[in-house]
Amino acid sequence: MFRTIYHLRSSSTPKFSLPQALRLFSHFSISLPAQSIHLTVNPSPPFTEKSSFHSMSSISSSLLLQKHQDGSGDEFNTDPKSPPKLFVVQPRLRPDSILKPKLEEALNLANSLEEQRDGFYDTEFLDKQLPPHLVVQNPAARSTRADTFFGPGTVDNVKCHVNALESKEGIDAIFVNAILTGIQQRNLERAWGKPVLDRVGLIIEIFNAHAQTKEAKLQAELATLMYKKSRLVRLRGPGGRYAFGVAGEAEVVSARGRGSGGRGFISGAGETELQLQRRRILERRNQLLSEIKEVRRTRALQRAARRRHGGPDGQEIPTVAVVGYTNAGKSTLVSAVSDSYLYCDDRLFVTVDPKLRSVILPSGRKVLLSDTVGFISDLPTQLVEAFHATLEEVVEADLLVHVLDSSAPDLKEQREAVLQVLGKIGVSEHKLQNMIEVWNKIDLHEDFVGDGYCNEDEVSSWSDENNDVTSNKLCEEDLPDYETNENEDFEQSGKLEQVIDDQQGDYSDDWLVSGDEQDSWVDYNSSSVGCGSTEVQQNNHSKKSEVISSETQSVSESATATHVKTSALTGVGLQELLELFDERLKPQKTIEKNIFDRKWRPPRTEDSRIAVEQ
Ligand SMILES: Nc1nc2c(ncn2[C@@H]2O[C@H](COP(=O)(O)OP(=O)(O)OP(=O)(O)O)[C@@H](O)[C@H]2O)c(=O)[nH]1
Ligand SMILES: [Mg+2]
Repeated sequence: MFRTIYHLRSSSTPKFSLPQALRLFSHFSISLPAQSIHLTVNPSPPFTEKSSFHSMSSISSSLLLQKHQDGSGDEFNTDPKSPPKLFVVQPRLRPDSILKPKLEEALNLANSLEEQRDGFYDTEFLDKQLPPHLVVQNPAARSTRADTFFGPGTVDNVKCHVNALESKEGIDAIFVNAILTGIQQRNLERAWGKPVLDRVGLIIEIFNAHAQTKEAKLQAELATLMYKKSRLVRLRGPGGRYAFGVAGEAEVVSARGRGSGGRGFISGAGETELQLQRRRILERRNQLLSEIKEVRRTRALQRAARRRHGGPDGQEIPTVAVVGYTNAGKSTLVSAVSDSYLYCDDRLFVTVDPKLRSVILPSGRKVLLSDTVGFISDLPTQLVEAFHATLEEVVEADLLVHVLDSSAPDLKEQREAVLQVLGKIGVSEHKLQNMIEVWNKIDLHEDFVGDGYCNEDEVSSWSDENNDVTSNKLCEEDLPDYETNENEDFEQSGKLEQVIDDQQGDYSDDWLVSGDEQDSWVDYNSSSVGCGSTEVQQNNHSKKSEVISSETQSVSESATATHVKTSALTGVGLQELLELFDERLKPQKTIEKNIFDRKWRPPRTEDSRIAVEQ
């Protein structure tokens, strides 16, 4: 059923009567004292469409009000059969070897936004057509437009492509693979006439869509709320009035004025809309936090029970947490070694709900493997904080296993991103040093022989083979060759960009895709080879057969952690991995027992200490 979605904005026409306005507000679950409202509502054509995906309403600023404050009342169709169609806008990165994996990741993220039905996704990920996309000028950090992120030329050009796409098959939203401020998001939505998701927003949406258990759902909602809260902006609308909300879509002026209410029994009366929105978000946040606290308590009790009498003779069962970049093969690995089934897929963030599987090690000892949520570069802090309860399993684990996708072109970055998150969540230095690295997917290496894995020299040589990226160029050779200012740009651009264009002055007319390229882009359904998404799709899907990344060498050189090379799909290296678990867990257990079981004794003298050591 199509429902008209009203886009509230600070425009002056048409004006709704007070009763109409109040009815609308009650529809949005926002209660305001009648005499305090002056509301203008403008049903805006671009936002009167039905989106095919409900949860976008929770993030996209223009659509926020369609979702009730308590998280209920989704306006959109939740049919997993029609996941949202996103148009991907990728700010350009240089060189290609950095741009290519970032774009591939962006396209995979866009395609991963899909809900499950009966525990499965409706479409095969590899059968999915890659979303239409465009590589655009990356605004130099120094001159990044505070208001729209991109320059006006880029904004106009994206709009042209959006219009072209719209007439072809329609799109639901635009995904900008960068971190936008609330104001930038709002302005881009107005300019493009479509909901805009930034990187953080899309990742949070994917978490919401993939969460299955109560715990994961609570945490994903908490992340959404924290994200929303960071997007609340106060804006001066036309005529100097204050606008409210995430994007200032509706203008409400309190009769009591700002700061006059919100206390005691009249709490709420006279609050500005911004205060009201904040208060509602905070109320829901507190409620979620208390529910999550309960989840944490239960988890802690379960952990303690496992420790106390998990084993056959009442010995504790150690836990091994499997961590890594999303899509590295964690779930496949846990399934393979535990001889059980965990959902594995090429989508990103398939695992959002942590799972435990027991494994018998070669020594006969039982351990629990914890498959947990994957990480990503620029992981939103809102997510890390919200998923505290889940990530606690990682912090508390006896041993960490870091699974790396050795075929990833940006392997080094992925490795660093994971180490960063581990540090952020409070994993001890000792555990990081004791961590085992698993270089997974070695079967994708062309030297892979099937019954074994390559030696160290071979791993180093992977890099040279893969240095030639010309076959996968993203048609940017015609693009203007701007000078770069690596360090500054990297620091200031949300760390998404390692090397970005440093074009000073007006970049508004620079369109990163040449005329020919634009043609092939618009015709993204055609099989023409060029800069279009067809080519990227081929690249992406043939990624598995490509040679191993140029980053492998640097990882192998810099890796201090003990590593095992595995193919979770073929089973290579898994026995060695289990033997390593045995080796790592034995001494650790002894040490911990000595520490915790030690009874208090009076301080020893120097002589007695020597005697004990002897
Ligand atoms: N060729 C090859 N593919 C693998 C291997 N291990 C996993 N895969 C594939 O990689 C994709 C991702 O695997 P998952 O196990 O879902 O990865 P994950 O790390 O759990 O990913 P998330 O839960 O989404 O973070 C799947 O399509 C797997 O079939 C491997 O050793 N070799
Ligand atoms: Mg997984």
